[in-house]
Amino acid sequence: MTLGKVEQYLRNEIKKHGTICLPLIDSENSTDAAAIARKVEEKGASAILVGGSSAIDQLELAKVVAEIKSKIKIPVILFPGNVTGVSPKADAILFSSLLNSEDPYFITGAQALGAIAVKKYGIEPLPTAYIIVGEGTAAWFVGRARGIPFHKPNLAVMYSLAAQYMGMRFVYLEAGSGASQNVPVEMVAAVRKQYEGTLIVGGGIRSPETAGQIAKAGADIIVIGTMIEKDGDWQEKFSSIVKAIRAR
Ligand SMILES: CC(C)=CCC/C(C)=C/CC/C(C)=C/CC/C(C)=C/COP(=O)(O)OP(=O)(O)O
Ligand SMILES: O=P(O)(O)OC[C@@H](O)CO
Ligand SMILES: [Mg+2]
Repeated sequence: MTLGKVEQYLRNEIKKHGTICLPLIDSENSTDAAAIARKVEEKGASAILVGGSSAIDQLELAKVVAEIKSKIKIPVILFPGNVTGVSPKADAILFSSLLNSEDPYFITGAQALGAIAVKKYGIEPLPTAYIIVGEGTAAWFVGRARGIPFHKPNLAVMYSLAAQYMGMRFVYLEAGSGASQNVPVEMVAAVRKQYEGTLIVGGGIRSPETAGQIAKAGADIIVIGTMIEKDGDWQEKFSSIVKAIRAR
């Protein structure tokens, strides 16, 4: 099997840097997505994620993707919260199944509905197990997740191994955007020990220290969203995060 261009690129970036950072731009919240994208690219982001758990405006999403793509060289990867998160001009999509949802719509339903458009537009699908940790966030609520308790790393290991055996080459451990508690380092380490694919970790990561610890525990990709959306002076901190995860 030959890997797609973006997946191969991500693997090379991870090989080169140890852990890489993918900033998340919410197509619903971002007033100047292209400018933010340019800044994070300059500061060492390897690709840009675009999406949101309540993103339903597909015209707005298409506009944001096009604007970002016109300003940067790194890939734009969709991070859909529903079928409305599929957009023609993106390079790739986290083609994710929310494994610990109680609603089959988020496990296979949205995927079936979105698949033909992904094929038609030629967007590279990245087969991703999306696993929500904890509760109370927008992704948890919208996705009807039965969140993995923070102090139960083995439950995350069970889902990650199942994901691997089902052929998913990415696992995304998600505490949820703006989460007050990030995915615990112990959980990341436990999953890393067993899961052989690319490990993505996100939600509530705001400091170089935390990002560094999660990288050291074995995350291949760290997602940073809220920090670049809300903090006015995020740029220096973002550079420190990239530096901290590369030094793992
Ligand atoms: C593959 C296709 C077509 C769809 C997948 C659909 C799935 C599995 C959705 C999972 C459930 C879900 C709602 C995920 C949300 C993912 C996401 C983009 C989270 C980002 O969080 P924000 O939406 O930015 O949170 P805030 O609203 O708090 O900013
Ligand atoms: O916004 P934050 O808390 O950085 O989370 C990013 C991402 O994991 C959300 O899906
Ligand atoms: Mg958001």
